[in-house]
Amino acid sequence: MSDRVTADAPGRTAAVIPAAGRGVRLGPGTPKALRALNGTPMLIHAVRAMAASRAVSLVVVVAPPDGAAEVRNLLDEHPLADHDPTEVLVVPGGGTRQESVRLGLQALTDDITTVLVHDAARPLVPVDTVDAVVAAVHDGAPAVVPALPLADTVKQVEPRTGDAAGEPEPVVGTPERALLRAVQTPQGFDRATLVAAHEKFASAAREGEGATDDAGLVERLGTEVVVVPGHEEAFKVTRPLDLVLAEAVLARRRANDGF
Ligand SMILES: Nc1ccn([C@@H]2O[C@H](COP(=O)(O)OP(=O)(O)OP(=O)(O)O)[C@@H](O)[C@H]2O)c(=O)n1
Ligand SMILES: C[C@](O)(CO)[C@H](O)COP(=O)(O)O
Repeated sequence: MSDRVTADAPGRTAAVIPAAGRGVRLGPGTPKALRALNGTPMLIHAVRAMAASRAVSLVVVVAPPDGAAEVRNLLDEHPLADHDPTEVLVVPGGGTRQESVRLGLQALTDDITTVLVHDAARPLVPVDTVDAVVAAVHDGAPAVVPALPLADTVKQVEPRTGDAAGEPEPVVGTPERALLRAVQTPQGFDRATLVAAHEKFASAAREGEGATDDAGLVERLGTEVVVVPGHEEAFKVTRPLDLVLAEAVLARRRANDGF
Protein backbone atom coordinates (compact mmCIF):
# COMPACT_ATOMS: atom_id res chain seq x y z
CA MET A 1 0.00 0.00 0.00
CA SER A 2 1.45 3.39 -0.99
CA ASP A 3 1.86 6.20 1.53
CA ARG A 4 2.53 8.92 -1.04
CA VAL A 5 -1.06 10.18 -0.81
CA THR A 6 -2.50 10.44 2.67
CA ALA A 7 -6.06 10.98 3.76
CA ASP A 8 -5.52 14.65 4.71
CA ALA A 9 -6.96 16.20 1.52
CA PRO A 10 -10.30 18.02 1.78
CA GLY A 11 -13.14 15.53 1.39
CA ARG A 12 -12.86 11.88 0.49
CA THR A 13 -11.77 10.21 -2.73
CA ALA A 14 -13.90 7.59 -4.49
CA ALA A 15 -13.18 5.34 -7.45
CA VAL A 16 -15.95 4.52 -9.93
CA ILE A 17 -15.18 1.30 -11.81
CA PRO A 18 -17.21 0.82 -15.00
CA ALA A 19 -17.48 -2.96 -15.39
CA ALA A 20 -20.70 -3.30 -17.39
CA GLY A 21 -19.20 -4.04 -20.81
CA ARG A 22 -19.62 -7.33 -22.68
CA GLY A 23 -16.05 -7.61 -23.92
CA VAL A 24 -17.04 -8.24 -27.53
CA ARG A 25 -13.44 -7.82 -28.76
CA LEU A 26 -12.29 -10.47 -26.29
CA GLY A 27 -14.65 -12.99 -27.85
CA PRO A 28 -17.76 -14.87 -26.69
CA GLY A 29 -18.16 -15.81 -23.04
CA THR A 30 -18.68 -14.31 -19.63
CA PRO A 31 -18.78 -10.47 -19.48
CA LYS A 32 -15.17 -9.31 -19.66
CA ALA A 33 -14.86 -7.90 -16.13
CA LEU A 34 -15.92 -11.25 -14.65
CA ARG A 35 -13.35 -13.33 -16.55
CA ALA A 36 -10.52 -14.77 -14.51
CA LEU A 37 -6.91 -13.67 -14.47
CA ASN A 38 -4.76 -16.09 -12.52
CA GLY A 39 -7.98 -17.55 -11.07
CA THR A 40 -9.38 -14.22 -9.83
CA PRO A 41 -11.99 -12.16 -11.73
CA MET A 42 -10.55 -9.15 -13.56
CA LEU A 43 -12.94 -6.88 -11.65
CA ILE A 44 -11.57 -8.05 -8.31
CA HIS A 45 -8.04 -7.19 -9.45
CA ALA A 46 -9.31 -3.72 -10.44
CA VAL A 47 -11.08 -3.16 -7.10
CA ARG A 48 -7.94 -4.20 -5.22
CA ALA A 49 -5.86 -1.84 -7.39
CA MET A 50 -8.05 1.09 -6.33
CA ALA A 51 -8.27 0.02 -2.67
CA ALA A 52 -4.46 -0.22 -2.61
CA SER A 53 -4.35 3.58 -2.60
CA ARG A 54 -4.72 4.99 0.89
CA ALA A 55 -6.48 7.96 -0.65
CA VAL A 56 -9.41 5.86 -1.91
CA SER A 57 -12.06 5.16 0.73
CA LEU A 58 -15.07 4.33 -1.47
CA VAL A 59 -15.30 2.17 -4.59
CA VAL A 60 -18.43 2.13 -6.75
CA VAL A 61 -18.54 -0.86 -9.09
CA VAL A 62 -20.83 -0.43 -12.09
CA ALA A 63 -22.09 -3.91 -12.94
CA PRO A 64 -23.72 -5.24 -16.11
CA PRO A 65 -27.36 -3.98 -16.13
CA ASP A 66 -28.73 -7.41 -15.15
CA GLY A 67 -25.67 -8.49 -13.15
CA ALA A 68 -25.56 -6.39 -9.99
CA ALA A 69 -26.46 -9.29 -7.68
CA GLU A 70 -23.85 -11.56 -9.28
CA VAL A 71 -21.19 -8.88 -8.91
CA ARG A 72 -22.15 -8.27 -5.26
CA ASN A 73 -21.77 -12.00 -4.61
CA LEU A 74 -18.39 -12.02 -6.32
CA LEU A 75 -17.18 -9.12 -4.19
CA ASP A 76 -18.40 -10.87 -1.05
CA GLU A 77 -16.48 -14.01 -2.09
CA HIS A 78 -13.30 -11.93 -2.58
CA PRO A 79 -13.25 -9.51 0.37
CA LEU A 80 -10.55 -6.88 0.78
CA ALA A 81 -7.94 -7.49 3.47
CA ASP A 82 -9.27 -7.45 7.07
CA HIS A 83 -7.72 -4.08 7.93
CA ASP A 84 -8.80 -2.40 4.68
CA PRO A 85 -11.60 0.10 5.46
CA THR A 86 -12.55 0.75 1.81
CA GLU A 87 -16.31 0.58 1.27
CA VAL A 88 -17.45 -1.11 -1.97
CA LEU A 89 -20.88 -0.37 -3.49
CA VAL A 90 -22.45 -1.95 -6.59
CA VAL A 91 -24.87 -0.30 -9.02
CA PRO A 92 -26.25 -1.51 -12.36
CA GLY A 93 -24.72 0.05 -15.47
CA GLY A 94 -25.97 1.22 -18.85
CA GLY A 95 -25.59 0.58 -22.56
CA THR A 96 -22.40 2.61 -23.05
CA ARG A 97 -19.32 3.22 -20.91
CA GLN A 98 -20.32 6.87 -20.57
CA GLU A 99 -23.79 5.97 -19.34
CA SER A 100 -22.34 3.42 -16.91
CA VAL A 101 -20.00 6.02 -15.39
CA ARG A 102 -22.87 8.51 -15.09
CA LEU A 103 -24.89 5.93 -13.15
CA GLY A 104 -21.90 5.20 -10.93
CA LEU A 105 -21.48 8.89 -10.10
CA GLN A 106 -25.06 8.97 -8.80
CA ALA A 107 -24.09 6.51 -6.03
CA LEU A 108 -21.37 8.74 -4.54
CA THR A 109 -21.88 9.92 -0.98
CA ASP A 110 -21.99 13.68 -0.27
CA ASP A 111 -18.54 13.83 1.34
CA ILE A 112 -16.70 12.75 -1.82
CA THR A 113 -14.76 15.61 -3.47
CA THR A 114 -12.32 13.72 -5.70
CA VAL A 115 -13.38 10.99 -8.14
CA LEU A 116 -11.30 8.47 -10.03
CA VAL A 117 -12.84 6.61 -12.95
CA HIS A 118 -11.06 3.35 -13.61
CA ASP A 119 -11.83 0.67 -16.21
CA ALA A 120 -12.35 -2.81 -14.79
CA ALA A 121 -10.55 -3.77 -17.98
CA ARG A 122 -7.29 -2.23 -16.65
CA PRO A 123 -6.91 -4.60 -13.70
CA LEU A 124 -3.15 -4.28 -13.19
CA VAL A 125 -2.60 -0.55 -12.78
CA PRO A 126 0.12 0.00 -10.14
CA VAL A 127 -0.76 1.96 -6.99
CA ASP A 128 1.89 4.58 -7.72
CA THR A 129 0.01 5.54 -10.88
CA VAL A 130 -3.27 5.78 -8.94
CA ASP A 131 -1.60 7.96 -6.32
CA ALA A 132 0.04 10.22 -8.92
CA VAL A 133 -3.40 10.94 -10.42
CA VAL A 134 -4.96 11.63 -7.01
CA ALA A 135 -2.04 13.87 -6.03
CA ALA A 136 -2.41 15.97 -9.19
CA VAL A 137 -6.14 16.49 -8.48
CA HIS A 138 -5.40 17.37 -4.86
CA ASP A 139 -2.81 19.85 -6.15
CA GLY A 140 -5.59 21.69 -7.98
CA ALA A 141 -6.02 20.14 -11.43
CA PRO A 142 -9.74 19.63 -12.18
CA ALA A 143 -9.04 16.72 -14.55
CA VAL A 144 -6.01 14.42 -14.77
CA VAL A 145 -5.26 11.55 -17.13
CA PRO A 146 -2.36 9.08 -17.00
CA ALA A 147 -0.88 8.52 -20.44
CA LEU A 148 2.10 7.11 -22.33
CA PRO A 149 3.87 8.17 -25.51
CA LEU A 150 2.97 6.08 -28.56
CA ALA A 151 5.21 3.32 -29.86
CA ASP A 152 3.55 3.19 -33.28
CA THR A 153 3.14 5.85 -35.93
CA VAL A 154 -0.56 6.73 -36.28
CA LYS A 155 -2.34 7.37 -39.60
CA GLN A 156 -5.66 9.11 -40.03
CA VAL A 157 -7.74 7.31 -42.66
CA GLU A 158 -10.98 7.70 -44.52
CA PRO A 159 -12.94 4.69 -43.23
CA ARG A 160 -14.63 2.46 -45.84
CA THR A 161 -18.28 1.74 -45.08
CA GLY A 162 -21.26 0.06 -46.75
CA ASP A 163 -20.39 -1.79 -49.96
CA ALA A 164 -16.80 -0.49 -49.73
CA ALA A 165 -16.20 -2.00 -46.28
CA GLY A 166 -13.05 -4.10 -46.27
CA GLU A 167 -11.43 -2.24 -49.17
CA PRO A 168 -8.08 -0.49 -48.53
CA GLU A 169 -8.61 2.79 -46.67
CA PRO A 170 -7.00 5.96 -48.04
CA VAL A 171 -4.61 7.69 -45.66
CA VAL A 172 -5.48 11.34 -45.17
CA GLY A 173 -2.82 12.34 -42.65
CA THR A 174 -0.05 11.44 -40.22
CA PRO A 175 -0.37 13.32 -36.90
CA GLU A 176 2.98 14.23 -35.36
CA ARG A 177 3.63 11.33 -32.98
CA ALA A 178 5.57 13.37 -30.44
CA LEU A 179 2.36 15.34 -29.76
CA LEU A 180 0.21 12.25 -29.12
CA ARG A 181 -0.38 10.27 -25.92
CA ALA A 182 -2.17 6.96 -25.32
CA VAL A 183 -4.53 7.64 -22.45
CA GLN A 184 -5.18 5.19 -19.61
CA THR A 185 -7.18 5.08 -16.42
CA PRO A 186 -7.70 5.88 -13.57
CA GLN A 187 -8.61 9.36 -14.70
CA GLY A 188 -9.02 11.72 -11.76
CA PHE A 189 -11.39 14.64 -11.33
CA ASP A 190 -12.69 17.26 -9.04
CA ARG A 191 -16.13 15.75 -8.40
CA ALA A 192 -18.18 18.82 -9.35
CA THR A 193 -16.37 19.14 -12.69
CA LEU A 194 -16.90 15.50 -13.62
CA VAL A 195 -20.56 15.45 -12.58
CA ALA A 196 -21.23 18.67 -14.53
CA ALA A 197 -19.64 17.15 -17.65
CA HIS A 198 -21.61 13.91 -17.39
CA GLU A 199 -24.91 15.69 -16.79
CA LYS A 200 -24.37 18.16 -19.64
CA PHE A 201 -23.44 15.51 -22.20
CA ALA A 202 -25.65 12.61 -21.04
CA SER A 203 -27.84 12.82 -24.14
CA ALA A 204 -24.75 12.74 -26.41
CA ALA A 205 -24.08 9.15 -25.32
CA ARG A 206 -27.64 8.13 -26.20
CA GLU A 207 -27.32 9.83 -29.60
CA GLY A 208 -24.09 8.03 -30.47
CA GLU A 209 -21.96 11.15 -29.94
CA GLY A 210 -20.63 10.27 -26.52
CA ALA A 211 -17.02 10.32 -25.43
CA THR A 212 -14.79 7.26 -25.16
CA ASP A 213 -13.23 8.60 -21.96
CA ASP A 214 -14.36 10.86 -19.11
CA ALA A 215 -11.69 13.48 -19.69
CA GLY A 216 -13.12 13.89 -23.19
CA LEU A 217 -16.37 15.14 -21.65
CA VAL A 218 -14.50 17.59 -19.42
CA GLU A 219 -12.63 18.87 -22.49
CA ARG A 220 -16.01 19.55 -24.13
CA LEU A 221 -16.87 21.72 -21.11
CA GLY A 222 -13.80 23.81 -21.96
CA THR A 223 -12.05 22.83 -18.74
CA GLU A 224 -8.33 22.06 -18.78
CA VAL A 225 -7.24 18.42 -18.63
CA VAL A 226 -3.62 17.57 -17.75
CA VAL A 227 -1.53 14.45 -18.31
CA VAL A 228 0.67 12.62 -15.80
CA PRO A 229 2.87 9.62 -16.65
CA GLY A 230 0.96 6.39 -17.14
CA HIS A 231 2.35 2.88 -16.74
CA GLU A 232 2.77 0.02 -19.21
CA GLU A 233 1.07 -2.37 -16.75
CA ALA A 234 -2.06 -0.18 -16.84
CA PHE A 235 -2.86 -1.51 -20.32
CA LYS A 236 -6.46 -2.33 -21.19
CA VAL A 237 -7.46 -5.97 -21.61
CA THR A 238 -9.28 -5.69 -24.91
CA ARG A 239 -8.30 -8.58 -27.21
CA PRO A 240 -7.35 -12.21 -26.47
CA LEU A 241 -3.58 -11.54 -26.57
CA ASP A 242 -4.03 -9.01 -23.75
CA LEU A 243 -5.09 -11.88 -21.47
CA VAL A 244 -1.77 -13.60 -22.17
CA LEU A 245 0.10 -10.40 -21.31
CA ALA A 246 -1.94 -9.89 -18.12
CA GLU A 247 -1.19 -13.43 -16.92
CA ALA A 248 2.51 -12.85 -17.68
CA VAL A 249 2.54 -9.60 -15.68
CA LEU A 250 0.92 -11.38 -12.73
CA ALA A 251 3.46 -14.22 -12.97
CA ARG A 252 6.31 -11.67 -12.98
CA ARG A 253 4.84 -9.95 -9.92
CA ARG A 254 4.54 -13.29 -8.11
CA ALA A 255 8.16 -14.09 -8.95
CA ASN A 256 9.37 -10.62 -7.86
CA ASP A 257 7.19 -10.01 -4.81
CA GLY A 258 6.15 -13.48 -3.74
CA PHE A 259 2.48 -12.40 -3.78
N1 LIG B 1 -21.85 -0.32 -21.39
C1 LIG B 1 -20.62 -0.36 -20.89
C2 LIG B 1 -19.50 -0.60 -21.72
C3 LIG B 1 -18.25 -0.66 -21.15
N2 LIG B 1 -18.12 -0.51 -19.81
C4 LIG B 1 -16.81 -0.64 -19.17
O1 LIG B 1 -15.88 0.28 -19.70
C5 LIG B 1 -14.57 -0.23 -19.59
C6 LIG B 1 -13.77 -0.01 -20.87
O2 LIG B 1 -14.51 -0.53 -21.95
P1 LIG B 1 -14.01 -1.66 -22.95
O3 LIG B 1 -12.65 -2.08 -22.72
O4 LIG B 1 -14.38 -1.21 -24.31
O5 LIG B 1 -14.92 -2.87 -22.50
P2 LIG B 1 -16.11 -3.56 -23.26
O6 LIG B 1 -17.14 -2.56 -23.66
O7 LIG B 1 -16.53 -4.65 -22.35
O8 LIG B 1 -15.35 -4.15 -24.53
P3 LIG B 1 -15.86 -4.33 -26.02
O9 LIG B 1 -15.94 -2.93 -26.59
O10 LIG B 1 -14.83 -5.18 -26.66
O11 LIG B 1 -17.22 -4.99 -25.93
C7 LIG B 1 -14.69 -1.72 -19.25
O12 LIG B 1 -14.25 -1.91 -17.91
C8 LIG B 1 -16.16 -2.00 -19.44
O13 LIG B 1 -16.68 -2.98 -18.55
C9 LIG B 1 -19.23 -0.26 -19.01
O14 LIG B 1 -19.11 -0.14 -17.80
N3 LIG B 1 -20.47 -0.17 -19.58
C1 LIG C 1 -11.20 5.14 -21.06
C2 LIG C 1 -10.19 4.48 -21.96
O1 LIG C 1 -9.70 3.30 -21.36
C3 LIG C 1 -9.01 5.42 -22.12
O2 LIG C 1 -8.09 4.90 -23.01
C4 LIG C 1 -10.75 4.13 -23.31
O3 LIG C 1 -11.13 5.29 -24.00
C5 LIG C 1 -11.90 3.13 -23.25
O4 LIG C 1 -12.29 2.85 -24.58
P1 LIG C 1 -13.22 1.64 -24.97
O5 LIG C 1 -13.74 1.98 -26.32
O6 LIG C 1 -14.28 1.56 -23.93
O7 LIG C 1 -12.33 0.46 -25.06
